Amino acid sequence: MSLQISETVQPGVPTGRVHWLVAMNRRNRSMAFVLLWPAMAAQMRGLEAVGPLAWTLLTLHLLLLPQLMYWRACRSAQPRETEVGHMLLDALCFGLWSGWLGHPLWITAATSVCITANLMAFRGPRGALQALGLYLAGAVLMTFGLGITPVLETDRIAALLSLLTLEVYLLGFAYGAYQRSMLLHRTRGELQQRLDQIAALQERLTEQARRDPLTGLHNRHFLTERVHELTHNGSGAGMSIGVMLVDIDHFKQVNDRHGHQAGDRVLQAVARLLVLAHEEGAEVVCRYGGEEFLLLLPDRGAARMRALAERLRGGVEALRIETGRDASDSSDAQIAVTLSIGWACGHGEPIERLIDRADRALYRAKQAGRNRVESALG
Ligand SMILES: Nc1nc2c(ncn2[C@@H]2O[C@H](COP(=O)(O)OP(=O)(O)OP(=O)(O)O)[C@@H](O)[C@H]2O)c(=O)[nH]1
Repeated sequence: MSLQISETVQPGVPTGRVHWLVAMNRRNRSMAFVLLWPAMAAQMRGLEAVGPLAWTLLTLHLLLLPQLMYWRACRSAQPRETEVGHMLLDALCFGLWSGWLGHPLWITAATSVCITANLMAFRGPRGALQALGLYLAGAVLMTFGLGITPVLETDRIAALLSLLTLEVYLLGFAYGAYQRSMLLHRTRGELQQRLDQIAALQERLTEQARRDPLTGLHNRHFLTERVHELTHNGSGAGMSIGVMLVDIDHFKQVNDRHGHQAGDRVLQAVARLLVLAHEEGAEVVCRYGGEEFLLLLPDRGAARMRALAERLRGGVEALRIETGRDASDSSDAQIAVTLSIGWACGHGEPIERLIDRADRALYRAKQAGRNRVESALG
């Protein structure tokens, strides 16, 4: 899906694609100028001062110039700017014609309205004023330069065709605006779809960055974020928090004996069990290190902390984890592991300090023979 939003191109590098403004002006000019030719010809018929030069110029201007302008704009590295230049040239030329023909009202009105409206649409009031200025300059130049007396009257056929030209031009112009707004509407829809996709992807990536890929638990990065939130945005202010550090005993031996993949299975099985602590209101259950996990819980008293730690320890002790190896050797088919847990809790105490105390409690649990729970209380 490609969105074409930019209208500018590198200078000197034609894109090969016709700019929408160029295409629209060509269509409008081709239709309107073809109608203007007989309108102006009808007006010129009655003028004595008009000779072959005027007929030739009229034909070249109305029938050939639009095609030359299109050809030039298509080859321009800045087609929009080139086309705006062409519109300003239109203004000057029709001003000259108006002056030459003696300012016939209908022709003057039709051409000046088309020219100024077009520039107003693409350059705003500044463009409209420029167009009007050039139109007037052309008209005044002809009137005073050639000493032409303004007649104002318009031949009836010329008036009718001028009106038709105005109508055709404005309808073509409005149709171009309609096509543009439809395109914009579609583009906005596609853009919104893209933005939604990017937002969803960003959310997925953020979530991935917070997860340990092996166990699916949150990782240490997430813990740091959560601790920062609790500490700095006040949501944890005055809160009693409990920290539990959980370590698998003799995990190196599991790897050595059963292989690294079996070790991974053990980590996953322990993680599945620890995640149940969310039901006890745990804020964070994360993989803290290799075979070490950390739980951040609201402190609901030492008795409940200890009970939860014991439940987790007992739960893991009861697990029989499939190694995924050949089941014929029953000693290798399943693994049983134990946990050592150290926990600490405190009211308004920095979480980093609680982690430190839980770590020391965990060390004591290891020292005391493993497969046990120790608290920082002693
Ligand atoms: N399979 C597997 N092993 C890991 C992973 N991360 C760390 N380990 C291993 O975990 C083991 C940790 O060993 P130690 O720090 O000596 O701890 P331990 O053997 O559990 O001994 P204690 O903690 O004192 O009971 C090392 O052998 C690491 O290679 C992992 O993602 N997968």
